Amino acid sequence: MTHTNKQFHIQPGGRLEGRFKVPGDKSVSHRAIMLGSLAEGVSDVTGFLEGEDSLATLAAFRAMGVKIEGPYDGSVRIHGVGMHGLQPPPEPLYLGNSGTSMRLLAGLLAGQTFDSVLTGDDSLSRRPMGRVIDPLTAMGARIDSEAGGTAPLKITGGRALRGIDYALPMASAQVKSCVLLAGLYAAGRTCTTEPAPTRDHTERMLQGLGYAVEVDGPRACLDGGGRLTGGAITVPADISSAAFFLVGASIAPGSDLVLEQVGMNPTRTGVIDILQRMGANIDIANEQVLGGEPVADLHITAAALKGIDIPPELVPLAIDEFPALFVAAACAEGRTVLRGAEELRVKESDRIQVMADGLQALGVSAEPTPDGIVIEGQPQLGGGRIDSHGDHRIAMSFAMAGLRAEAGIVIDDCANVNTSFPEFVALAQQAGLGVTE
Ligand SMILES: O=C(O)C1=C[C@@H](OP(=O)(O)O)[C@@H](O)[C@H](O)C1
Ligand SMILES: C=C(OP(=O)(O)O)C(=O)O
Repeated sequence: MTHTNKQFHIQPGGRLEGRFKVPGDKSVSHRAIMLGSLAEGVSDVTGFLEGEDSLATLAAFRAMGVKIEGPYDGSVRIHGVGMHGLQPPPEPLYLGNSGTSMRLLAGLLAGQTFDSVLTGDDSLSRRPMGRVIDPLTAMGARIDSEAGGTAPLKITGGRALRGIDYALPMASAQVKSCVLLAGLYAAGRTCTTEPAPTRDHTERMLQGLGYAVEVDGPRACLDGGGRLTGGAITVPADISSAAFFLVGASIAPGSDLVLEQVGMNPTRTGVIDILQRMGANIDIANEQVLGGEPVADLHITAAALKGIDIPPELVPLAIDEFPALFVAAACAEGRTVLRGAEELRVKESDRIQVMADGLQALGVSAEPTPDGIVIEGQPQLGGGRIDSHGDHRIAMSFAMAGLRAEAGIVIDDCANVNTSFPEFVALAQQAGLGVTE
């Protein structure tokens, strides 16, 4: 990760046009490396996200002795080592900015015969890891953290794990996945029950590679001691990256944009539901299933958005898209209210506070609450200077705000856009956004 103050300079106005595919899904890319590495035989991944987060996962498995070819233009060939074939990493595994890497790996490594250490950047080192340490400890793992339950995590290998029946205290796919991955190595049955539906890519990919996972509503169960069989893994385009363009094309008059083959897993499509409730014009076409995940082309034209009360049940289904949705709310007529989204405070930044500060800098009335925000929309935004706090989604969201601003916007600390969407600036320019680095 670079620590230079990379800035985005956004010219005011413009519209978005064209037709393209955003890069591969970050969540699915992580899981492809993890499960492909543990499988027997070769897994060929296509559409892999070549962003810093998924590349950190790839590097971690290479460091544990897995032969991985690529990525070459989104293609990765993983020579799986089987459930018990990982080698001790010679050094701590550095996972950069990636919460998904750290929390899923904690579960997977708790079941190995060797010790390991997980480290990350300043942001990742502040994020709560107690949420994975607690259930893993209940399974018999030993994980030492910094006081307060933060990284570095020191994982002691060679522990006999026991299956667990775990009711998640928060709606988190990372915690669910962590427990299920540890469950692969545990004696007996491991079950998770989630308080609200969260992304189910782990369950789907385990099943796709031949591991039985029983899913019944909020409950997912598996028996330890099984095997994975390598195969083809197709990564859909990331709806979380598409979200910036869904919002940009909706708020910029005259926009007309098609995003191809976007992942439409129903646990991820909350952003489309919320935007449509606000009055967005999003047509869904060419629906198909690629590699066990639904995809579709999304056609967006500009619309006069209206503020809404966001239904709480949609929160986990749009969790990473709220920074972009707050920009849509700032450009909508009337008030938008979000509640039940306290998880936003423990992402790469405190996304409620950082978005409220940024919107206020553009002259918008945005009042943070403990678990959400209240935003009053206005016809035009001001220009100004935004601190993204090194959070990729904050940076890309405010870039789109420029489409409705009356003066330029300068966004600080944008290097981490490379964690999830390295092609963002090039694609945004191609679509018509006046952005320079
Ligand atoms: O499982 C995953 O791939 C992810 C789960 C979500 O985190 P939580 O589980 O903390 O909600 C999400 O915010 C993150 O970007 C990716
Ligand atoms: C929260 C995110 O990722 P992670 O938790 O993997 O850092 C994100 O990409 O918005």
